[in-house]
Amino acid sequence: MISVRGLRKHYQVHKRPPGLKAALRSLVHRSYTSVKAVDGISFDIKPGERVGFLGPNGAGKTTTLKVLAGLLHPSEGEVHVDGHVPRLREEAFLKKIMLVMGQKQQLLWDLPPAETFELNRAIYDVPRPQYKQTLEELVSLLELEDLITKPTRQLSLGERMKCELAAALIHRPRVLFLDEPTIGLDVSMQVTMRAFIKAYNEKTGATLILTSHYMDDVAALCPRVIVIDKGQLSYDGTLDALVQRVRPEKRVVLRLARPVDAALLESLGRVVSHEPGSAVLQVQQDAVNATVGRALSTLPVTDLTVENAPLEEVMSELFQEGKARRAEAAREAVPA
Ligand SMILES: Nc1ncnc2c1ncn2[C@@H]1O[C@H](COP(=O)(O)OP(=O)(O)OP(=O)(O)O)[C@@H](O)[C@H]1O
Repeated sequence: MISVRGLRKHYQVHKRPPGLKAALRSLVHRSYTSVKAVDGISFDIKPGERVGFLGPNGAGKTTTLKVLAGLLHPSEGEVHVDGHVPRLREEAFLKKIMLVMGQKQQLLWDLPPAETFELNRAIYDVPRPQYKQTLEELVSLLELEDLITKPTRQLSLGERMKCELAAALIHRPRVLFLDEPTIGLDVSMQVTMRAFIKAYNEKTGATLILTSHYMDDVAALCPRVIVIDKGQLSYDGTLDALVQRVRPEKRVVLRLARPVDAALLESLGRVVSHEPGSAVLQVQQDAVNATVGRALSTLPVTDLTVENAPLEEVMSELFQEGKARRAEAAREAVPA
């Protein structure tokens, strides 16, 4: 469905020197520097997949999504989305895709969302009966009944995001690019959006690429993740395998009926946290059973769960690894 080969996107940025004199001179003699936002990435995505596109700030995620949606021309490389070259922006391509950006809105500010839906119906030439059916489904699933006739400017952020998503789906895109779709939403609205996005994918078989800094979005939606860092691919595989690679240790989470001695906990594993009524131990995977057995027999355990390390920690460790590798490469590049 999506194929990306050796994609590079370099931005030419005007270098603005400090100081008034230098700034004035730069109006005549402009100098440019190149920002390597995406620097040679390749991947394939099959129809119906849900893929998380992750990376630290400035990694190149939005740039890649914009290239895939045909909003930016690649500097180099080949990109295909369902047989189309996105930069050509053919009508058939535009009818198949949608890019939803949590930070930007497509709803018309002074009009109710219903008017934007109608406008999108006309733009995408959606047959009336299909439009009516899709709209009814969206209104019911996202609980939009009372919202779509209010002017957009009167909606809360969460209400607006639900309507944004509905507007994006009026033409039932086969490929959905979601750039931080839950940004700024409260926890319950995040859960609603995730459930809805997953249901849309399962019902329609649409392909989905999602960027988010909320790891709960990724854990709930994306069996596969692609990680980019400084414009380069640093991981492509299942989320489970990534966790296994970066943090193979498990966490034994204990609820305790009464306070216990720190030394007792330390004899069972590395103590990640310890409070009067609870404790978290980190242990090697092959030691989990033994640790659980000893915890149950030596501690006043009321509840016990075994978990992976939090995804935020896994990602942060992966990004730190990348940083350290780049620093090492830079040191080696400096002649002695
Ligand atoms: N229009 C532009 N002109 C110049 N540089 C740009 C432009 N857009 C993005 N960049 C730069 O390209 C790099 C990648 O930006 P991009 O927005 O793709 O990152 P991102 O991974 O989406 O980051 P974030 O998680 O912060 O949204 C950054 O260094 C950014 O400053």
